[in-house]
Amino acid sequence: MSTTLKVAVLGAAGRMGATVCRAVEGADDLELVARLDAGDPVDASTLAGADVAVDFTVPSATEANVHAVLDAGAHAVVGTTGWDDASRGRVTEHLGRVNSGRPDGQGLGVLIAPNFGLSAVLAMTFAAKAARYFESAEVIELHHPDKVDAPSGTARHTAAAVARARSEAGLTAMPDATESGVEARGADVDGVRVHAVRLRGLVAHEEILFGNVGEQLVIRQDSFDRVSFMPGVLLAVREVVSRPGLTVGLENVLDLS
Ligand SMILES: NC(=O)C1=CN([C@@H]2O[C@H](COP(=O)(O)OP(=O)(O)OC[C@H]3O[C@@H](n4cnc5c(N)ncnc54)[C@H](O)[C@@H]3O)[C@@H](O)[C@H]2O)C=CC1
Ligand SMILES: O=C(O)C1=N[C@H](C(=O)O)C[C@H](O)C1
Repeated sequence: MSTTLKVAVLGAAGRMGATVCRAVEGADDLELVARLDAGDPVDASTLAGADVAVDFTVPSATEANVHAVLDAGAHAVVGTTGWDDASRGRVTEHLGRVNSGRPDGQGLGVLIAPNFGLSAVLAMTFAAKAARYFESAEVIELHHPDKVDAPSGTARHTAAAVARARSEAGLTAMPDATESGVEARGADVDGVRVHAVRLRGLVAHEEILFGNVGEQLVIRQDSFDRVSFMPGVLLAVREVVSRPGLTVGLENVLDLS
């Protein structure tokens, strides 16, 4: 017997939120029950019986939204950027509290993904695999100029994965003789330099550059339209209800082995 999942969208008036509303409305197994945006309270009454709330809001609001969604007894799928170890830790702790009273396997889940696009998830996965073989690695992310945060969540996630793979392989710091103008070398994310471009006409793009003596590898992905994120968002909505606890990254849901 198939069941219909009820979905609420937070940030429903935004670029991503509006696209998610259309995608949910177009899916036979999902029902859009609430569209919330800035100024709307997030509680059991405004979530209107949603099984899953999808958050595409702003970095300054997303964590509070997730706690409110959990307090209302719903699962959460989060695409908003701005998460760090501390905020993820608080959500894990909250999930532990709400799930301790629930039967095994029926706990609430939160799935946070810096990027729901298949090309971006694959680019990050390939970059993590390549990282151990190269002396140098840098990340360039390119976005529309209305984006409020830099570097992008995707670039941070990518750089952290590259740094982790380098460290596990015993690689040390990358060669870099820069003495002056360090500010032109981009942000330092776990020792990996990340450069952010903001340009009218762009949507969301990322390049991961690897270098050795005499060779270079460039991994690039381009999201030309926000509909490209929708298969990943809908997959996350369907998966999160059977994944109690915190999941970070769509790569954990896709079969990438
Ligand atoms: N994970 C992914 O695949 C993707 C993530 N993003 C991220 O999603 C977030 C949203 O991006 P856009 O839609 O482009 O931004 P946007 O600025 O178009 O939309 C944000 C919306 O959130 C609303 N909002 C602000 N505070 C709120 C609150 N407290 N409660 C409810 N709504 C609130 C705003 O009024 C606005 O309508 C950003 O952090 C962006 O980086 C964007 C694209 C893909
Ligand atoms: O703001 C955006 O547009 C995007 N934000 C996410 C990020 O910061 O990584 C995902 C994607 O890059 C689009």
